[in-house]
Amino acid sequence: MKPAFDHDVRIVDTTLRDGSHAMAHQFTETQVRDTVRALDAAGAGVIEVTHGDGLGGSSFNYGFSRTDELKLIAAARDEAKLAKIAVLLVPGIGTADDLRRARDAGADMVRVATHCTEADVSPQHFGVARELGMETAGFLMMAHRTPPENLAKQARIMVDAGCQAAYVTDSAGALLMHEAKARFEALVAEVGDEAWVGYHGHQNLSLGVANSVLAYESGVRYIDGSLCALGAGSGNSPTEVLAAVFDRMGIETGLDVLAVTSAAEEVVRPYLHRWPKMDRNAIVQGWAGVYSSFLLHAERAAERYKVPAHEILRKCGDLGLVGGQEDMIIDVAIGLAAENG
Ligand SMILES: C[C@H](O)CC(=O)C(=O)O
Ligand SMILES: [Mn+2]
Repeated sequence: MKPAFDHDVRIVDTTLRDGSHAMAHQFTETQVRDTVRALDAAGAGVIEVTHGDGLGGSSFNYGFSRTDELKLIAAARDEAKLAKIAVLLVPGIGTADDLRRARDAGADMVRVATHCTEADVSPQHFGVARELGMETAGFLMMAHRTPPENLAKQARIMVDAGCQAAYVTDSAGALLMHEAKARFEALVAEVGDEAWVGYHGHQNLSLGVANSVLAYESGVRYIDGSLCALGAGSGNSPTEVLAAVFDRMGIETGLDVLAVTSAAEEVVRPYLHRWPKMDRNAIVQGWAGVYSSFLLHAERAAERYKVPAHEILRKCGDLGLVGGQEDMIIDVAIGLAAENG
């Protein structure tokens, strides 16, 4: 069943989850409390808080968190008066037990994320989430890698398993507008009677906000954003820009435009050590269709093996690497270093 919400569109803010990638997973409890308080006061309906790679992501492969994510989830729950707290779970990284612990810490919603052709690994987690009384959503990641009809079939698998909102997740920020629209329409046609359709964009080709408008016009009603665009690659569609654009369109998000711009400017911006931007590395990610979360891993490998990060990222695109293959970035860098002599 589709969960009810109070506005025309449900903006899900992922500053404290996708933003974790850009922060190299170093969020402090104070930063999380301050950000949740500001977002909640600005009218945010859903705030996602987890390691960037989801529950259980704190590891050698993905990068260790500075603060235990359960502590951050509990802190977020403590600060949010109205907003729901969401967590992300990638099956194989996070487990059903991680989800139970997140629920105990106060999470209201889980977004189960799989590669766009692997929705069949999600049903168990949707089942556990529904037993725990949580709201659910499903992320079909790297959505540019499969045609719209197939993406819709994958959404069907998730919805049949208990997913209440199936997302076109443009992990690489690679979808051009017509490509995004075709995917929105395919999912709305396939599952729109039973579930909401969502869109999660990255700004690598600067299309996150434009695609969000197209998403709304195509019937999508869950749209993701991050304050200051804080997210992997060149970041996500900025929540404060989404609030202003939808307000100009007469579409209610529940967000107060000035309050959300203040949250971005006065709460998040002071703690950023890097503001996500469309530099060469991020543009190559969008252009070559590379998982946005690879950015910092590629930059670290570039430093270590003295190969340009954009070359590493481009090669990752040529090889068709997907999320979970972060360890391959080192192999790619070593290979390029050998080729370059
Ligand atoms: C685990 C990923 O970071 C999920 C996501 O935000 C994306 O694929 O984009
Ligand atoms: Mn993302």
